[in-house]
Amino acid sequence: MRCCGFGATNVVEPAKVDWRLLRHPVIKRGTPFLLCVLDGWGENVEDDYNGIYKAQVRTIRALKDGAPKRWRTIRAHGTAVGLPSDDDMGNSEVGHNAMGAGKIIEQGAGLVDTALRSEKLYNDKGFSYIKEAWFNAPGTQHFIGLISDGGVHSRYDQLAELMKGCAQRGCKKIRVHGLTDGRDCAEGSSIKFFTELEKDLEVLCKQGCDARVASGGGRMYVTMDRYEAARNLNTSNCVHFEEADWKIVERGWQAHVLGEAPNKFTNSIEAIETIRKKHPETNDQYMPPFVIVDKNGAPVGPIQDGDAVVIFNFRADRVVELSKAFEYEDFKKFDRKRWPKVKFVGMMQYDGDLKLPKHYLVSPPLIERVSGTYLVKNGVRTFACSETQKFGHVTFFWNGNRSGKLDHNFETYQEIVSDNCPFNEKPKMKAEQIAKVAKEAILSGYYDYIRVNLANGDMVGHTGDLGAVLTACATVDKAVKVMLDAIEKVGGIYMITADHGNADDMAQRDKKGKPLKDTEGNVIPLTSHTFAPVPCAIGGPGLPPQVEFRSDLPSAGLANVTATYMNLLGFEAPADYEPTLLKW
Ligand SMILES: O=C(O)[C@@H](CO)OP(=O)(O)O
Ligand SMILES: [Mn+2]
Ligand SMILES: [Mn+2]
Repeated sequence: MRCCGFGATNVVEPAKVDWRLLRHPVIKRGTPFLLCVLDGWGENVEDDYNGIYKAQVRTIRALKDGAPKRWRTIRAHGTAVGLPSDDDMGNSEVGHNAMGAGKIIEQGAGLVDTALRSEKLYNDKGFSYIKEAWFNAPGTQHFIGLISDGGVHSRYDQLAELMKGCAQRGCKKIRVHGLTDGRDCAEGSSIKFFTELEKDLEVLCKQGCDARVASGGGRMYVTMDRYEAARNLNTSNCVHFEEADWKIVERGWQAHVLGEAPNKFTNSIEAIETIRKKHPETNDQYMPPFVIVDKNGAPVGPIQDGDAVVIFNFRADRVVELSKAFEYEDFKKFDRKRWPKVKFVGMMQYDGDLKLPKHYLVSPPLIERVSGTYLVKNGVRTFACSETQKFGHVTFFWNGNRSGKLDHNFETYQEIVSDNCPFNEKPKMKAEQIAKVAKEAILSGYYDYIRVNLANGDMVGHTGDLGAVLTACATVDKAVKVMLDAIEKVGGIYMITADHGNADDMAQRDKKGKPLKDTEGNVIPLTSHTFAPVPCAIGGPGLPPQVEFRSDLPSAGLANVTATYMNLLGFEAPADYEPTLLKW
């Protein structure tokens, strides 16, 4: 079976690594250890719009109140997780990368910034490849991706810079296929971003480059599906992804490539405004696809043989499927109708194992010597589990963007298949099932290290539905209790932490922190991640009583978690990892 995944891997470890880990002086190796990541669970101001606080999560709350020296917060955004600045909120990719790797790695956003600033991007192979297309008709340069300043999957300023760079280097025709966001930025902000885009395109037109928006749609409904659902991986050495909601990608293909969508308009602002007015039930995340047409009703930018196509998202998970549709000759996920022969590149290589795409503009981050490799090489038996939406987080992202297992003899990966619906409709998601299999793994006595992610705080948080978030958080709390009870039973150790905030603030706010209200007086929901630090709690009967958090690392971040859990597993961490949070 072939290994497949979503993200750039292809990491060659340095030749001479001493993989042996020294034993920890006081924490015993072989004590069952639970590491539970609460996705989208920040420590934030306790008010009516903090879904975690409002949900009264008793078990998780008791970790803080019951053992203050074994509870602290850690930074989960900005430079602490390898993002360009502290104005960047955290996200799953960078958070899980940091926790798995024990180091702060410069991430995609920053690598693209540097490549643009230094102009290295324009001198590299990927750029030369697309440039070849421009000088023979039709030679259109297409850009597909998320239009916002979110900085999680993409950043509009990078696209603007890149389009300018193309025009300066001879590109005469640009078409943008833009996805509306509302998940990494305010719901309804698509108008603002597309207005900026249309203005920038106008400037390019004045400079002699025919530049227009050609199609679009909402990121959760058009193009940006993620994580083809994995089947059970116990017997294989691969994370094997088979099924996803390919309908989402197909809608994107029809709009971007074929120039077909039920909604046709003459510019993107008209498109977004009309769709939002006609379909008040829709929003930026779920906007139906649209195509821009000329005065004869013909699409202005279908993708043709001989064109060049750039996906300008730097984050991999939600563009792997579209990349496959462009790159694979043998492709059966949906009927492409037409498969144009184009020069196709990603902003980065999204999957290093699959070499997908073959051509890319910027090399992805190199994440080597991750904790998981050390641990399997020291005989640690690992069980990793989450539901589809976060399964790649505790495997692929955790392992430094490697899609296969690190060592099939020492690892079991189990995916619980997620529901396929907006998660405020089923806010319990699969937390109970994850807790159940984690409990079994703990009680089995076979595993040293049980690693899970509970998705609810994040996935339900993104819907902006505070009522559903309360159920989501209460469900997470119960699931944590089930796992902690199991740890208690076997005399184990636990660490509960999170990757970034989300459910901890469900209201957009003014500069003073006061919730913003719409014209009808309703609080405007916040659908994005927050900048809050995240909690980190340790404990369990197996933890020697003198072990607690040290106080000399007040601004520690997610990368410090790694040395900490390596200690809790009974080992000293590699010397160059970010320091442990523990004292003993
Ligand atoms: O849904 C996603 O793609 C991101 C937000 O854009 O969330 P997370 O980083 O938690 O996966
Ligand atoms: Mn997350
Ligand atoms: Mn999220």
